[in-house]
Amino acid sequence: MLIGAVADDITGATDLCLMLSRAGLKTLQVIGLPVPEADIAEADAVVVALKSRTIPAAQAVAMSVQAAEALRAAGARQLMFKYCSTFDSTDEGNIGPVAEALMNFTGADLTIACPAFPATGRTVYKGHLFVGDRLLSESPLKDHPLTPMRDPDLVRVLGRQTDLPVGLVDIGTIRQGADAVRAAFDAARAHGQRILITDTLEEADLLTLGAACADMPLVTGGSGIGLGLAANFRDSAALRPAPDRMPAPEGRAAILAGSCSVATRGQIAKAQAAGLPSLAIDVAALAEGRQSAEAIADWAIAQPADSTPLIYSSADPEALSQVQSRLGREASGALVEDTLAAVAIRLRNAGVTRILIAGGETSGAVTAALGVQLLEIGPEIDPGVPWTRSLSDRPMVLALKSGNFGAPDFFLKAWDLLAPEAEHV
Ligand SMILES: Nc1ncnc2c1ncn2[C@@H]1O[C@H](COP(=O)(O)OP(=O)(O)OP(=O)(O)O)[C@@H](O)[C@H]1O
Ligand SMILES: O=C(O)[C@@H](O)C(=O)CO
Repeated sequence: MLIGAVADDITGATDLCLMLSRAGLKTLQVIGLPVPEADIAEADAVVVALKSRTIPAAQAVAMSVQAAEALRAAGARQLMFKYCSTFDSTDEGNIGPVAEALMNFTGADLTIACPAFPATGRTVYKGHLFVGDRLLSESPLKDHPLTPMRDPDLVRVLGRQTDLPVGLVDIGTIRQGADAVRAAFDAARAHGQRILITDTLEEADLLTLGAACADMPLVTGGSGIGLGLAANFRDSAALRPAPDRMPAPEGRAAILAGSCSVATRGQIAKAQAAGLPSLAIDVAALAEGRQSAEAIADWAIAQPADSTPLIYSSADPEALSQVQSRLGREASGALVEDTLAAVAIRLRNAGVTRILIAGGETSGAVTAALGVQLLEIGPEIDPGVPWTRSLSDRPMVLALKSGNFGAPDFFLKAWDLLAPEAEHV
């Protein structure tokens, strides 16, 4: 195994898997712990998806180290810690504490923190994170319900999460090439710095950084830096072209959306306008027993077999805050997650084999309910979102979409990348 990665959420893990797979590495995604070491031995890259972004830091550290131990035991040559391209975290963590613990685990004296993902508009300049053409602190992430990002200066943000001295490798150095970056690493070491935020404006910068980090035991960042790291293994892996279609078992299709992001709500509107049958989950009705997972699933099963029913709980911020103030944020979220998970089981039992899921928490709940543990990576639907295929006894294809990812026609075009099962070799 060339690269072993620990990711702090499930759709983020899929995002990194896609990056590594596109670079030619045979990549598998493991969902949760324990890591099935025997099943991953043949892969070039393995990404373990945890659900550790917003749990207490001590728990996130313990899970991350456990995953890293398993990856190391399975032979991983280099370890990576994957977090969100928008650096989603709080002053308590978990990026700082987990990075620190994994540095201790690997014996790394220095690592980088490189969240940038230029293909989705996440860039870093002079240590400041931009989302599209806005600073992080002026982007929708400033109002994230769990990890509001109100400081765009990542040296400062990370500095609040760890006692390790944090520094910066700026774009001027990166543009001078990998040797200059390595010299900057040495200078940082001499100043006692341990974690370096890295500027990045475009993919070429990720390749430079990747080359400079070839010998680092641990690299941290978003999926973007996976591109640079994978490129270092050009000579040691039998690189294979990224698949352009994913073989899917015969069966029906469905979409389950639990993300309330602007992107997901736009994708729902586009799908509805195109005529997809859709059903909204009414959280108050669920809480009062006037709506149920069984009835929702039965509605989907009653749709024409060749249609793609869309079930969504996604609501705009005002509707969401009304429900949350009535039922509680955690309770209403859990109710929606449990419902979508129960719907998924019923749909699977009725012959649905192709499911598109929107939202990281939602994807975690649904895959757990379906007992999905290991995913093979298929073609890219949009940056950061591939089709995946569950390697369990009951094969299914799943697309796990981060809330903010995907073009407006995502729910419509994704299906064109699936091929009949017979083509699977
Ligand atoms: N109508 C609703 N009322 C209350 N909670 C909801 C509602 N719809 C969704 N939720 C909850 O909001 C959360 C959405 O989180 P999720 O991670 O699935 O999406 P996201 O945050 O947009 O995606 P990502 O984490 O990939 O950025 C889930 O816990 C979900 O159950
Ligand atoms: O890095 C990203 O933006 C995504 O992979 C993610 O982690 C979203 O939650």
